[in-house]
Amino acid sequence: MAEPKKIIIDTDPGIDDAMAIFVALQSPEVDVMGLTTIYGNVYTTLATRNALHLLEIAGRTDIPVAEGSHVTITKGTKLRIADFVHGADGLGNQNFPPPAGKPIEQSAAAFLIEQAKLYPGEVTVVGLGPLTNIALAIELDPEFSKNIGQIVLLGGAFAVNGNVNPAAEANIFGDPEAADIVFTSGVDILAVGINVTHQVVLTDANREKLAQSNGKFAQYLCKILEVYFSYHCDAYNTKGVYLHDPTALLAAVNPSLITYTEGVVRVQTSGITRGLTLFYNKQKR
Ligand SMILES: O=c1[nH]cnc2c1ncn2[C@@H]1O[C@H](CO)[C@@H](O)[C@H]1O
Repeated sequence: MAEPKKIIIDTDPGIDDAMAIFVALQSPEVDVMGLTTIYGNVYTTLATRNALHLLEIAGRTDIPVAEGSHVTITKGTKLRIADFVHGADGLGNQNFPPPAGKPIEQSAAAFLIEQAKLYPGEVTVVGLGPLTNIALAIELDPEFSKNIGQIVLLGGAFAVNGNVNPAAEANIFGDPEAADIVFTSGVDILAVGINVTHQVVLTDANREKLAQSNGKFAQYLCKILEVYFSYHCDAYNTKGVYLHDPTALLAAVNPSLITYTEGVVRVQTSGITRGLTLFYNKQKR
């Protein structure tokens, strides 16, 4: 087999983030170099705590966690936190004990910059939350865009309605200015929007099967999924949940699972369509 792909997961755990992190840790195709944290599903401090906790659950405390930004790229502090989707603790209101581990001293952006410099062209960042940390890395280090191999991100609603409002998907809405910096950076980006992830559903029957499994993460995931299922039932009237973050993670593990359209993206940063992802298909001449 080819050498595993080096990935750093930028994450706001988050129930579907937890699933994605476990998928990554179970995939020999990728080598998880670190987790960087961001606000979104929870505030950044809690995201760091949850990232450390998930690595302890997985028995992978060898993987470093670098804490990310507490504010948007424009220093905004009025964050939209999706605790109504993931529970107050971000992990299905399970009251897990605090993790023993601590984040590293480096900030998320500094860690991203360092790893990209250490392995030029080899590191893939998988962005599962608002794109503040990645935009900060781009702004802080003019070489970062060249050094980073690829960015795979869960974000955007391409030619469909958003999930925050008709225009915007949650991760892009969380920091539209940062998202526009990322999309215009010239980095090779693979964006998985909710136009894709709304086609990837974990059904009630799937969860039943998971409950029967004695796989390493099955029981844990069944527990935390309870709250995620009840949110989807309330919001979408479905007995199933969207696998947003796991789908994006799988796109990094095995890009051939999904088909893509090539083009460029800009993000609307003002007005009622703030957070809208506008896609221009490169095929048009
Ligand atoms: O309605 C919603 N509002 C805010 N966040 C949401 C909603 N639905 C899902 N997510 C969360 O945002 C990302 C996908 O956009 C996922 O992390 C998902 O868990």
